[in-house]
This record gives sequence, structure tokens and C-alpha cells, in this order.
Amino acid sequence: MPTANASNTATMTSRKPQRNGSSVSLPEFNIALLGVLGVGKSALTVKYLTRRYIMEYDPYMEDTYTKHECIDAQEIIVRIMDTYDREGSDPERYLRWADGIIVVYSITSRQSYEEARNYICSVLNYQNKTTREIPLALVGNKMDLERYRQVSKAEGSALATEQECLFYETTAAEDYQCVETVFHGIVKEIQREKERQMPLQPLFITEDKPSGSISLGPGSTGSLQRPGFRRAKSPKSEARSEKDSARGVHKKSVPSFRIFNKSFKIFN
Ligand SMILES: Nc1nc2c(ncn2[C@@H]2O[C@H](COP(=O)(O)OP(=O)(O)OP(=O)(O)O)[C@@H](O)[C@H]2O)c(=O)[nH]1
Repeated sequence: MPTANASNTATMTSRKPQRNGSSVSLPEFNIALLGVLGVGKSALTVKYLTRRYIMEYDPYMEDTYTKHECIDAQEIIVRIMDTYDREGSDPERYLRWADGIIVVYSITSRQSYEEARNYICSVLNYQNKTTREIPLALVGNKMDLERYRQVSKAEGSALATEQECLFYETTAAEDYQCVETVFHGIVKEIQREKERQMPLQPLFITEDKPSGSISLGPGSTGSLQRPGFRRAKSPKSEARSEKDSARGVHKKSVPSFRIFNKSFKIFN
């Protein structure tokens, strides 16, 4: 894979210099691409980094690339690992590193689709072992090669529904937008997961309005959002809550406060 192209847009820092000479650290998202040889992992990575489609890559190269992004008005750093899964290698090294995984298959190869299922299962096994939730996206690539299609969109979607992951069909050979949608989709899913895992923080509540405090109207319940990302309820998180309750896993109860005969519920 041609590192030169990727590094044109890539930057290796996660601290952004400010005008006053200080720097702020940006949130980082590590994403690994998994899939069998030739499904287009490198092509998708390069397309996302450079908006260009390059046809030939060294299939035995494995590397990590970094891109500055702005998603929902928040600046972030996206790190992408384009993996080469040689026999006998330890797939856990990707999983330890990754905040999110994109499993790629080619719509022109049924075998790559079957292997995608195995990749997803290995991620889920790792999750069960470590109790770490790693957001997953399943991607059917090469949709420009419709005439050679071996895997229907419905089959891709069914596998994603079964495994509770995001699903996209895309192509590295044509439109940039559909490739960007995949990477932004997994970043947002990772963000939701990070928010879900954040511990509840105490909040200062008052009826008056000193600056920095939160005042809620009579009878209202407060829903506080962190800046940057909208806290949308995804189909996956809804499905996960159902799964959690089925497993007997219950989310932390929402603390409620009673001040001057008014009840407030604080969501953090
Ligand atoms: N038509 C078409 N060809 C693609 C697409 N994506 C990748 N290819 C081609 O498929 C071949 C394999 O692509 P790679 O990106 O090297 O695949 P890979 O998954 O990275 O494969 P390894 O690096 O060998 O693991 C190359 O010739 C690419 O040009 C696509 O969306 N459409």
C-alpha cells in the first residue's frame, strides 16, 4: 500500500496548536479494517484518506494512518489500521488496539462474505472475553461490479442484523461520499459507546441561576448532552438495551434529586 499518498493528508499528532501557543488534545478513534485478501481494505483506506482510487497495492503491507476530521462540528483524529491477516498472526493485536472494527467483504466473492462472518465472530469472542464493547461495521465493497455480484444486499444486511452491527455497501472505485459515510458511521458509533461507558458525574443543581449551574423548570426532567456529538439513540443501542435486559444486565439507575418539592432527574 502506498504510504506516500496516505501521508500527504495524514498527520501524526493528536494535539492541536492554539493561537496562544498552547495546544488542545483532540479525541482519537482507532479503526481497524479486517477482511480476506483482495476485498479492498487498502483501496477503501486510501480513498478515505486521499479521495483517490488507486488500483495496485502491496498486499503484504500493514500500516496505520492518521487523518484529521471534523464530524458534527467536532475536530477529531481518526487512526486507521489497514491489516494484513497472514496465517498464524494474532488477530487480537488489532482488537486490543481498535476502538471500532470495519469488516470488509467483496460483493463479488461469496467466500469473502463467509469469512466476514468468521471475522465478526472473532471480534465478538474477544468482546465476551474482555467485556469490552467494540463497535462493528460490516461493509460489502465493490458494489460498482454489480454484474459480478455473488452476495445480495439482503444477505449482507441480514448478517449485520443478526450480529447487531452497522451495514453498508460501498465502492472504493467511484463515489467518495459512500466511503466517507462508512468511516463517519463507525466513528459516531464509537463515540456513542464511549459516552455509554463514561461514569456518571455529579452535577450542581440549584433553583437560582449562578453561572455554570443547571436550573430546570417545574416538573421538567433534564437531559444533558456533551458538546460535539448528538446523543442519538441508534437501532443498535436500542437492540443492545434489549439484549442487556435479556442478559440481566441493567444500566446504572438515573439519579434523581428532590429540591424544594421538585424532582429532577439527571441524565449524564
Ligand atoms: N472495481 C473495484 N475494484 C476494487 C475496489 N476496491 C478494491 N478494488 C480492487 O481490488 C484489488 C484488491 O484491493 P486491495 O485494496 O488491495 O484489497 P485488500 O483487501 O487491501 O487486499 P490485501 O491488501 O491483499 O489484504 C485491487 O486491484 C483494487 O484495485 C472497488 O470498490 N471496486
